[in-house]
Order: sequence, then C-alpha cells, then structure tokens
Amino acid sequence: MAGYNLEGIEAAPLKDDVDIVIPTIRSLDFLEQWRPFLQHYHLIIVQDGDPSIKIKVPEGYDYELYNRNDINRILGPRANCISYKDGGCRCFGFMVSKKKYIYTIDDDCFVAKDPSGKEINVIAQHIKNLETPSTPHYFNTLYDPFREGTDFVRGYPFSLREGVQTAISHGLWLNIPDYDAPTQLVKPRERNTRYVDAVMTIPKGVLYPMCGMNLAFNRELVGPAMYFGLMGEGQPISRYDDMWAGWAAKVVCDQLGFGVKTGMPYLWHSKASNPFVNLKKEHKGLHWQEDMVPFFQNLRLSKESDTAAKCYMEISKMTKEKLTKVDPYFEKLADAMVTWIEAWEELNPPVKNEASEELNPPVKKTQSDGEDVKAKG
Ligand SMILES: O=c1ccn([C@@H]2O[C@H](COP(=O)(O)OP(=O)(O)O[C@H]3O[C@@H](CO)[C@H](O)[C@H]3O)[C@@H](O)[C@H]2O)c(=O)[nH]1
Ligand SMILES: [Mn+2]
Repeated sequence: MAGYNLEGIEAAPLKDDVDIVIPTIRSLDFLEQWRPFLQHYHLIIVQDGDPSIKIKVPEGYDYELYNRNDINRILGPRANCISYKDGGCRCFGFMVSKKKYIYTIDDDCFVAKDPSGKEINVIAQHIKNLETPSTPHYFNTLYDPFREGTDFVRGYPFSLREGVQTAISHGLWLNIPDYDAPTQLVKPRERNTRYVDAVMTIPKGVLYPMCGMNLAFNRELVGPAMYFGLMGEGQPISRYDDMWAGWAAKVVCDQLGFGVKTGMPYLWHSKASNPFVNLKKEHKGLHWQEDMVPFFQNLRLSKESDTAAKCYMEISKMTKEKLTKVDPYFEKLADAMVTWIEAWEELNPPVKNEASEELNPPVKKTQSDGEDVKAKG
C-alpha cells in the first residue's frame, strides 16, 4: 500500500472532523437505515422549499437544520447566491460547517452491499480516499496505489510516487445511475448492477461530471471552490449545480496541485427523479454544457491565484468575460460566485498563521511544481 498506514481509520473514521450535509425537499426517513454508519457524525441539513414545513429528523442524530428563512437571516442580502428549489442549496451547509471534511449525500440514497454481501461504509472509504495521496501526473494501471494489496506498477517514476494531497473523493451509485433526462427517457429501466472494485485519480487537465449524490471533500483545501451555482426557481437552469462545482473545483485542484479520486465507495440510489420534469429543468444546461466544458478546459489561472478563494474569484471574472455571450444568465452567475466568496469569507474568517503572521498563507506547492512535499505515513 505504498507505505501508508491506515490502521484505525476503519474503526474510527474521524467523526469529529467530518460533517454530513444533506439537501432535502422530501423526508429524512432514509437516515434510519444509515444509523450504523452515519449516526456518530454531525449532520447539517439544508431544507429546501417551503420553510413552514416541519421536517422530522430521526431520533438520536446530532444535527443543525437550516431552512430558507435561516439562510436569509444568516446571509442577509448575500442569501441570493444560494439556490432555491434545487439540490444545489446544499452548498450553504458547506459554508456553515467548521470541519475539515464534508460528506454530502442525497435523501434518496441507501446503504449498498459489496459483492460479498457486506454493507459498504461509505464514510470510511471516502476518508481512505481523502487521507491518501492522489496521482494526477501519471496513471497507475492498477488504479489507486495507496489501497491495500496494491502498489505502483513497474515503469512508474519514483519521483512521482509521493503523489499529491487528495481534495475530492467522488463516490458512485448502484441501482439508479446519474443520467441526464434524455438518457433516462431512452433507457427508463436501466439499472447499474456493476460494482467495480476500483478507485482512481482523475488525471491533471481532465474534467469529469461530478455528481453531488455521494461526494466527500476536504473543505480546508477546496471549500470555496465547491459552490453549487445559482440554479432552480427564478433561474433558467437547474440540475447543473454539481456539474458547475465539479468543473470549477477540478480546475482549482489542478492549479493548486491537489488530486481528485473517483470510484468506490458505492451507495444505493433508490429513486429516479421524473425525466420529463428533469428535461424541463435541464434543457438549457444540455445546450450550454457544450460551451461550459470547453470554457473550463481552456481556463488558465494566473500564478497569483494560490488559494481556492483567489482561484474562484478569477474563474468568476472569466465566466463573465467568456460565457456571457452564450447567455446573459452567466453574468448573474458570475456575480453570484463573487457573493459566494464574500459570504464564505465572512463565515470563515482567515486564520492568522502564527509563524509567519501571514493571513491565509498560500497552499504548499506540489512536487510537480518543483517544491518539496512531505508524505504522511
Ligand atoms: O428542488 C430540490 C430538488 C431536490 N433537492 C434535494 O436534492 C437531492 C437530489 O435530488 P433528486 O434525488 O431529486 O435528484 P437526482 O436526479 O436523483 O439527483 C442528481 O441530480 C443532481 C442535481 O441536483 C444531484 O446532485 C444528483 O444526485 C435530494 O436530496 C433532494 O431532496 C432539493 O433540495 N431541492
Ligand atoms: Mn435522487
């Protein structure tokens, strides 16, 4: 396992370092089945839709619950950067958390089993992914070399074996796959039954469609880049919340020298959202993704952008410059991105670094950038 000692992680999966963020417009009954795995963690529930509806949190869970009135009260005029009637409202939970790691999950997801019939501990697996390095500069054909029972293969340069710090762990789904509305309409009965026992790093410079259903990340490293956009009621687009966050966060990870892993852990996604409703919500996004993806692929951030917040401000500026010609909506989105960073910084004031007396010191550079990185383990 490339010299990493992960003993203890399975038994004590950092319960004081992880917040679980759940956006919901339905009910939280799904938490009953998750008790063995999630009950030890603190929940941040973002209740979407009508705030007068009382939602019940299953007994025994430790939680904070925010509805739209709370978001308006806490953020004041800046609350307009948080989506309404879209799962993207979850990013409010990322902003109010004070923990190192976030795990976010949808309310129609359940515990999946691996092929041996064992229930999957999603958080333990995400933490393993996040606590071990990524390898974005060269692909390891046996996938994640930091998993037990595997290593770097022959021909893997020793100078790259240290890897880089992992910022995002993107988990997958059994049963209902994360398809767009047209694919759902064409294949209404398709189910994902294929459990692939693999975790891999998404290479540097490569984008991917990030789904928010089963996602963990290090908020200290990339929290400000995890903005789920301005979607839902009052906006021309929905359901691209996680996509927007995923493209931006990957560009930020590439810039700052962090890694993104995808693959295990799996959960069980139980409910297909209505494809006709989804098509209505998504149709502009289906067109715009042909411009949004090349936009992110061609983004080059300046050297001065050495924190996630600074990168994000630069991305906002470029969004306004390059995407407003696609639709005036992008100007509004770019402004909302700035508001998001302002709100983030207000709720997460910069910490003073005692050694250097510097505020928000730049992140440590990675090996590929020519500086030393010390691996744990
Ligand atoms: O207006 C809304 C709609 C939904 N939510 C909550 O968001 C998550 C995901 O919603 P849902 O299960 O309906 O959507 P899916 O199509 O199955 O999920 C994928 O779509 C993504 C885009 O938003 C999402 O990240 C994917 O997982 C549930 O918890 C809903 O309750 C909401 O808060 N407001
Ligand atoms: Mn769903």
